[in-house]
Amino acid sequence: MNVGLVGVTGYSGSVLYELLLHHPEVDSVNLYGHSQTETKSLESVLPQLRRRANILPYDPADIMKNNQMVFFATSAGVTTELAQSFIDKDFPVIDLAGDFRLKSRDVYKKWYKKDAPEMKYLEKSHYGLADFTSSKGATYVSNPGCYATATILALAPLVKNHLIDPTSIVVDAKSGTSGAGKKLSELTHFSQTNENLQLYKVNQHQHIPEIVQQLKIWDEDIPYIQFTTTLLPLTRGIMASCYIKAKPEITEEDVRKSFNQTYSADTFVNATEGVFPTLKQVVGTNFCDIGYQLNPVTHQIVIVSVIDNLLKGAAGQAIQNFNQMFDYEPGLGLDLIPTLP
Ligand SMILES: NC(=O)C1=CN([C@@H]2O[C@H](COP(=O)(O)OP(=O)(O)OC[C@H]3O[C@@H](n4cnc5c(N)ncnc54)[C@H](OP(=O)(O)O)[C@@H]3O)[C@@H](O)[C@H]2O)C=CC1
Ligand SMILES: CC(=O)N[C@@H](CCC(=O)OP(=O)(O)O)C(=O)O
Repeated sequence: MNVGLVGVTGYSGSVLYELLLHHPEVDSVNLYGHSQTETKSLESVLPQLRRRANILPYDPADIMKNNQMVFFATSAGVTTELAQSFIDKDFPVIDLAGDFRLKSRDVYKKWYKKDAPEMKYLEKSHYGLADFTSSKGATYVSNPGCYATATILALAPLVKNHLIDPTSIVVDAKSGTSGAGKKLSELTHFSQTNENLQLYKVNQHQHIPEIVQQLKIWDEDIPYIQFTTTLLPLTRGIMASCYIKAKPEITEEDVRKSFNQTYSADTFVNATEGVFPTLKQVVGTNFCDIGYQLNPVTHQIVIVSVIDNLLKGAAGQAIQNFNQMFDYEPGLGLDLIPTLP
C-alpha cells in the first residue's frame, strides 16, 4: 500500500520513515511538508538518510488520492487544524501528537495551553495504546505519548487487578533529550544537559492527565498520580520508576500473577520479577522491559519500565497501530535489535 507521512524532518517522523521503508506491506511512502506550493528534495534537509525522495506540498486532497492512509508526526497543535479534512472523509490517520489523546477539551486546554479540537472531531479519535486496545476499525488513531506509554505499561497489571492503594502512585520518569524534538531550547542545550540532571514541568507535565485518563478506565478510584520528569544527558530512552503502596492483604504471588497474566502473551512487553532493566537493552527496539518487586518491609511495590521514546514511545507504537488498523501481523516491520554495544 501507499502511505503518506507529514513531518519527516522531525525526530519521530524520520524514525517512522525508516520503519515504513522496511515495512513489507508498504510499497511507497509519500512525504509532505508545511508549504502548500513548494516541493523540496529530502536530500536537501536530511542528507544523512541518503535517499532520493521529494517532500511534496501539503495538499489533503492529493494525500487522500495517492495514499491509503497518512501518518502525522507534527508538532503539538498542528493536527487540531490539519486533521479535520481527513476526519470529515473518514480517511485513516495515525497521529503521533497529543492533540486528540485527551477526551475532555477543558483538560486539554489546561495542560497543553492550547484550544482542543472540536468535540465532533475528538469523538472520532481512538487512543491507540497498542498493547491493550486494537486500532482495527478505527479511522483516527491517536498514538500515546512517550512518558505515558512507559508509565501506563508499568502500572497496568496492578491497576487492572486492583492490588494497590489508589492514592499512592508516585512516578519518577526520566528521558533523553530527543523526547523534546529537534527544536533548540535552553533546557536541552548541550552545555546545560551534558553531565547534568534537571527536573522540569514538575506537577505540570501534559502526560499526567493522559496517564490518569487511562488508569481511570481500569480503576475509577484512582484520583491522581504524583509524576515528575527529569532530563537525562542521553539522546534516546525513557526510564519510569514507579513506587506504589500495595493493599495490606497483597502478596508477592498476587503481584507476580498480575504481571504474568497481563504480559505473558504480549510481543513487545516483557516483565520480570526482581530484575530491573537498563535503557540500553531497549534503545533501538520497540520493546518495553519492566522489572518489579514487592518490598516485604515497606509493603511498597517498585516497578521500573524502559522504552526507546522514538520507537515504543512514538514511531514503533505507530507501526503497531498501523498493523492493527490493516490487520497485518502484530510485529510486522518491528523486528529490531538494540543499538550495540
Ligand atoms: N520526540 C519524541 O520522543 C516523541 C514525540 N511525540 C510527538 O510527536 C510529534 C513530533 O515530535 P518530534 O518528532 O519530537 O518533533 P520535531 O520538533 O522533531 O518535529 C516536528 C515536525 O513537525 C513538522 N511540522 C511542524 N509544523 C508543521 C505544519 N504546520 N505542517 C506540517 N509539518 C509541520 C516539522 O517540520 P519542519 O522541520 O519543516 O519544521 C517537523 O518535521 C509531536 O507532537 C510530539 O509531541 C510523541 C512521542 C514521543
Ligand atoms: C524530553 C522532553 O522534553 N520530552 C517531552 C516529551 C513529550 C512529548 O513528546 O509529548 P506529546 O506527544 O504529549 O506532545 C516532554 O517532556 O514534553
